[in-house]
Amino acid sequence: MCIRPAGAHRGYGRGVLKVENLTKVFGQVRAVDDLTFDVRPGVVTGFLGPNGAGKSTTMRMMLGLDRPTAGTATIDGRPYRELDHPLRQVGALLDAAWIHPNRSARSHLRWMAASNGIPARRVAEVIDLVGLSSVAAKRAGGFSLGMKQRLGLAGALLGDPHTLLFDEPVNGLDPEGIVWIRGFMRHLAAEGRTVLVSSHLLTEMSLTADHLVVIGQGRLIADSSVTDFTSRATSSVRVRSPQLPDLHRVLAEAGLAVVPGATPDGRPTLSITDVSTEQVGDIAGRAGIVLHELTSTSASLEEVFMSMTAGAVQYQGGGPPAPGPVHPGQWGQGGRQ
Ligand SMILES: Nc1ncnc2c1ncn2[C@@H]1O[C@H](COP(=O)(O)OP(=O)(O)OP(=O)(O)O)[C@@H](O)[C@H]1O
Repeated sequence: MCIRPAGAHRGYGRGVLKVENLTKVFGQVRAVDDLTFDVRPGVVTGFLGPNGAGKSTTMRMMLGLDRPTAGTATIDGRPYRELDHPLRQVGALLDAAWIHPNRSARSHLRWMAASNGIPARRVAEVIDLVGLSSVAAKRAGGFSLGMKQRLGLAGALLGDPHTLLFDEPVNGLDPEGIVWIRGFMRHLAAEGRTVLVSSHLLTEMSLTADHLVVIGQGRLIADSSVTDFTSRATSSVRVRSPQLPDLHRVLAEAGLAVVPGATPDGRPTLSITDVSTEQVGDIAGRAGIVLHELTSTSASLEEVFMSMTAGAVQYQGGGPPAPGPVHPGQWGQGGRQ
């Protein structure tokens, strides 16, 4: 699969996406809070965070659709609004639903191409690339979500951009569509393009991305390779206690990231990553807390993610997290589910 148009050879080494102290405030909500990170060409970077963490707002600012309250988002050193040929530099798949329902896939793309000075022959190329040739003349209104995603992707690729942004591209796709889009994004990155893809699903990102930028409540939580991030999943301790809230408090006061959970039969537990059973036992012993279980386990990726995000809540609140079950959707400020 070659995603470049025939005969074209572009310098895909360009396309460094730079976010510096980026902040967006909506009324009382700090949707994006002093974010700084780079997205490099040649790899798929996953932009991960629970619902409401600020991923879409960050991407909208990268694309000049929202104005930052502070800070900058630049592509090759320039904000999106100052790019000479935005569609040739940046392609985005934000919301597949905006396509005009009565237009065919082909006429939709022709219209996009014409209004951006892109030759009409490129339309057939991108239709072919995303596998829509057999339905190119059909009304887009009758397309399944997967087909709309493909059409959105074709639009993002029209200008053969070196930088691509995808906001939750696998949402609502069937398993076949997910595998296809995952492979497609990896291929785009392998061509040297800069690919940023957002998701609230850690498992999905661990299968798609090489690098992860993790945010919670608009703040940066981690900026690391997927391998480093997932290797944290090896050391975790699970505890049960009749004094669980007290135990949660003393562990959090010791600076540990604590995630409430439950055993398969429903008994409440705490999971603590990056710690030994000895450390947890000592802390509990010093506080006079009775333990009913102290087990070394492999934390799931979701637990690592949750413990990191729980840390962001702790940092924001200036104290230990309140004991009690925490679910990813609760971490966002007024986050949507
Ligand atoms: N236009 C807006 N006006 C007010 N608040 C907003 C606006 N856009 C986003 N927010 C709020 O900003 C926060 C971040 O939202 P954002 O959509 O960026 O998060 P997200 O990580 O993309 O989550 P999701 O996956 O649910 O879209 C949320 O609390 C959201 O309610």
